[in-house]
Amino acid sequence: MASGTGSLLSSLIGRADDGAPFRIVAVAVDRPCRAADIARDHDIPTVLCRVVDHPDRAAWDAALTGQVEAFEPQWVITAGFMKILGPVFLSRFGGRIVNSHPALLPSFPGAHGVADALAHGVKVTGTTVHLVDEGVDTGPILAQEPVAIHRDDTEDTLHERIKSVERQLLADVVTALVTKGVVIDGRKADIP
Ligand SMILES: Nc1nc2c(c(=O)[nH]1)N[C@@H](CN(C=O)c1ccc(C(=O)N[C@@H](CCC(=O)O)C(=O)O)cc1)CN2
Ligand SMILES: NCC(=O)N[C@@H]1O[C@H](COP(=O)([O-])[O-])[C@@H](O)[C@H]1O
Repeated sequence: MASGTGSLLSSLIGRADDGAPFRIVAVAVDRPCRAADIARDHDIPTVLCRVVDHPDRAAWDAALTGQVEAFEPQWVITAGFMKILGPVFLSRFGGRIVNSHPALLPSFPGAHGVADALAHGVKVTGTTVHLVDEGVDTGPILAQEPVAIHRDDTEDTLHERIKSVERQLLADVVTALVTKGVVIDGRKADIP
């Protein structure tokens, strides 16, 4: 699932094309975006499910769930998907939704993790891959990598450096998940 420029999606497509043990069955977006164009360029089915096209958020949640479950995914990856998934989606796919966040959670959750880390003045940030739950970036953490912040960093330069790490880490975690699964013990999640 995506909302933006699709570089994380491209990394997953590349890994799959290189023989990784997973296939991208569809891409769902909440807005017209480059990620949807990338999916179409690779003949991957895409669905557009915009909040504004539904009477309320609950209706969008139900519609998105129906559109995604039609593809019967074993895992759902939110790769720059900028909407909070609702209770219907979570009940349908809970435990099988993986998100990549551009900060070292629990620090700087939400839609602006890169800007928030930069504004706070931390010297190190990074990326987190985690399971998605009903909270905002509160699900069990699967993997993290640090990224140093440079004195002259802007949000864009820092975010691009984080993305370069994310693109590899997310693909590595997805590969491990589809082959080994995950063991969850409370807040702890481990890939055996
Ligand atoms: N139930 C959950 N859904 C999602 C999670 C999650 O942890 N739990 N992670 C997000 C991805 N994400 C951070 O990694 C994130 C994306 C967007 C937002 C947010 O506040 N979105 C607003 C709208 C913002 C916009 O449209 O530009 C909203 O949903 O109203 C917070 C965190 C994926 N889904
Ligand atoms: N909180 C969610 C969030 O900020 N997600 C971030 O959006 C970017 C998508 O990049 P892309 O569109 O180039 O794949 C990624 O950095 C991802 O961590």
